Amino acid sequence: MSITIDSVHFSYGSRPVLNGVSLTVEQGEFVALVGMNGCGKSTLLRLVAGLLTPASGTITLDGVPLRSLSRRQIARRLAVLHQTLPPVPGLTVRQLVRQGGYAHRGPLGMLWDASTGETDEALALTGVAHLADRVLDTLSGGERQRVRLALAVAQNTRMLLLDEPAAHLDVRHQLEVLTLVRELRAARDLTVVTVLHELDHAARFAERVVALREGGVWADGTPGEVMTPALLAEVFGVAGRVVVDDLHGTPRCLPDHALGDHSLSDLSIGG
Ligand SMILES: Nc1ncnc2c1ncn2[C@@H]1O[C@H](COP(=O)(O)OP(=O)(O)OP(=O)(O)O)[C@@H](O)[C@H]1O
Repeated sequence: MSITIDSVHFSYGSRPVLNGVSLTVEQGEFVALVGMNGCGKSTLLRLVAGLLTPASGTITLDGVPLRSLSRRQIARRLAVLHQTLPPVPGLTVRQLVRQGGYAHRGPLGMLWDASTGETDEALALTGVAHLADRVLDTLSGGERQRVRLALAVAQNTRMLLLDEPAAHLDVRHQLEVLTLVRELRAARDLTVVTVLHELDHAARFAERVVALREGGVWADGTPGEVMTPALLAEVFGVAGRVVVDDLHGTPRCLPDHALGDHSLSDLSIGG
C-alpha cells in the first residue's frame, strides 16, 4: 500500500498546522515522522487515516483518493495506533481487540459472533494474551500501549500508522514493541509510518526519516542523511553532536543543550 500526500494544508479553526506537505510513501517502507511537540505529526497521521480532511491538497492510497473511500474501506486498508484507547467503561482487552477485525466483515459485523482466531493471534503477537480478560481501565500505561498495538494488528491491514508506539513503555518494552513492529512488517509486507519521539529509535528501526518543521517537510531521507547536528538545531532547537553507533552503524544523536531562539540557525554548533 502506497500513500501520496500532495500539497496538503490543514488548520484547526484559525490555527494553521500543515502548510503544503507533500510526501510519498511506497509499499513496504518503514518511515519515521519526527519533529518538535505540536509540529503536526499526529495531525498528518490523522489526515492519512481519513479522520481529518485537508483544507486543500490531496491524499491517495494506492492511487485512490482518500476522500472517495468510506470509513470501512479505509479501515480495511490501514490500521492506526492512536495515543488513547476508547473510554468504554468495563470493556475488556479481548472485547476491544476483537473489534479490530470488524472492518473486514459486512455492515452487521459488529453483531456477529466473530471467530476468535485473529483476536487470539493479535493478543499473542503483541504479548498481551495474559491480559485478555482484564478491563482496560485497570491496565498500566505500558500494558495499554501494547493493547493498542494488538488492536491495530487485529485489523489485519497492509499499512500501519503508529502514533508513538513506544510511549509509556520502559526501555525493554520500547525495544520489544519496535522490534515487533519491524517483524510484523517483514512477515506481512506492511507499510509502516510511525511518529517516534526518540531519535535513536527512528535511526535504528526506520529506513527513512521525515522531519517536520513549521508545517512542512524539513528533511526526508535515510537516518544517516537526516540525523545531523542541523536537525537537532533547526528542528529541535538544541545543540548537539551526532555519532555513529559502532554496533548497528546507525546515527546516534547526542543533544547537549537547548539553544536560544537567536541560535536556531547556527549550524556550526556541535558540528
Ligand atoms: N483537536 C484540536 N483542536 C485544536 N488544535 C489542535 C487539535 N489537535 C491538535 N491541535 C494543535 O495542532 C498542533 C499540532 O498538533 P499535533 O498533535 O499534530 O502535533 P504533534 O507533532 O503530533 O505533537 P506531539 O509531539 O506533542 O504529539 C498543536 O499546536 C496542537 O495544539
